[in-house]
Amino acid sequence: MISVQEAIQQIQQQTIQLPIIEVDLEDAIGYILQEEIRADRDFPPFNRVTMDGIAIKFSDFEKGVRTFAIQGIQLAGEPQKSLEGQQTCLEIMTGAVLSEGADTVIRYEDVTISEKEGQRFASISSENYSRGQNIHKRATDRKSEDLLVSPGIRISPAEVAVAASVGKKRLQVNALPKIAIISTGDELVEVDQIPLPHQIRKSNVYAVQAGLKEQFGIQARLYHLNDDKEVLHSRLQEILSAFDVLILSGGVSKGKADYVPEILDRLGVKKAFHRVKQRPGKPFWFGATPDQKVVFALPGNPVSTFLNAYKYVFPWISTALGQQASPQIFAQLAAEFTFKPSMTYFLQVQLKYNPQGILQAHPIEGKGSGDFANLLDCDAFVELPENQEHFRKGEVFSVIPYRFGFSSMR
Ligand SMILES: Nc1nc2c(c(=O)[nH]1)N[C@H]1C(S)=C(S)[C@@H](COP(=O)(O)OP(=O)(O)OC[C@H]3O[C@@H](n4cnc5c(N)ncnc54)[C@H](O)[C@@H]3O)O[C@H]1N2
Ligand code: MOO
Ligand SMILES: [Mg+2]
Repeated sequence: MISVQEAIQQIQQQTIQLPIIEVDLEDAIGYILQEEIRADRDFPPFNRVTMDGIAIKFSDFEKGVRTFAIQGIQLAGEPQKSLEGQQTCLEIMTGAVLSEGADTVIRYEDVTISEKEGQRFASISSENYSRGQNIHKRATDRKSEDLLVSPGIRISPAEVAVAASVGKKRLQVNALPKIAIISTGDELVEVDQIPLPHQIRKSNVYAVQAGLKEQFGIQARLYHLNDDKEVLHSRLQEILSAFDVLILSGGVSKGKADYVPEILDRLGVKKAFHRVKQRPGKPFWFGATPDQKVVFALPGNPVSTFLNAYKYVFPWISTALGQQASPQIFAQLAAEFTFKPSMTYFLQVQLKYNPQGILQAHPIEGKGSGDFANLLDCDAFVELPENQEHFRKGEVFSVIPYRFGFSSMR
């Protein structure tokens, strides 16, 4: 039996070739960017007016001028105009290019407009102005050619906005792996069926499928196989040939119908390890074929499948997609906890910020790895190391969040 650390290492060593493809900007959300996005012009590309009002020369104001002859209007979307003469101004709008010769914008709220003999004038009311106010100066955010987004970043709405502004209609990203999620077990029935007293509806595989969709935008296919060696052999052979990654649930422990490891072996999937020193999820089996088909065979108990998906499968997919490693999240244990066996314990917790802004993990242990309803009361697992038995209140441990809001932190 290997440790959690060794299991992570062996999994992360497993590579897979995913081609780089181009996606339309409108479809790019959630993909991992595989090119640099650079500024094609300065940000902002011109001295951009930030308030509707009048553009003046500040030197006029310094000389005591308070009333300016209005020379015209500079709208957003019009080529730059020029402010001519002394004691003059242009009415100017948010988003317009600051007129040549002007250096300061005074908002309409501080201006009174009057008219005399066909000439319009703008008088300013307050004296609290400064040179350059209400102007977003060219190149103060980013400079032309600056690197804006590096490869390996997951594309969020912010990256989409920036890509659009630099004219990237299409983006290079990693193709998503083709993933099959396979439930095994004679006791399982479909979601839309009424189970007999000895049956249950399958739930694990839907959770894993939803996690893949939420985290990577991957739409995995679901399969179900009964506990029958020949069926498992022939169907898994077909599925292996059609997919890059297989995620199985169930059939990996010591039971009389736990055939999965044996069948995978017969199919030429080379075992990297079977069983990890952890609870839940100990009977986890992992391996790959010589042609890099990767197989995660997760223990069937629902919390085991769930934990193993978040702890091992999703981080591996993230690496396979070339995603930059996200920072580890830590939380303080909000109550003491004891776990004696010499294995890593993934404690279920509710995450809350205390009034000091510290993330705290409140243990809600549940009734073992079959108690998947307990996942509803929690947000995360806290990883308690194997070489420790007593975990004090206030000690800090790494957490594996699965709730929206925590899970999508980078
Ligand atoms: N003698 C031993 N027995 C068991 C051991 C052990 O070390 N020695 N390990 C236990 C642990 S830990 C786990 S976890 C389970 C793992 O079992 P399997 O991977 O073989 O899974 P199954 O036997 O097929 O099912 C276990 C349990 O989970 C339910 N299940 C399975 N698939 C689904 C699904 N898709 N949706 C919902 N629920 C599912 C299944 O009905 C069983 O109740 O083995 C222990 N036994
Ligand atoms: O993973 Mo098992 O379900 O540790 O209990
Ligand atoms: Mg079993």
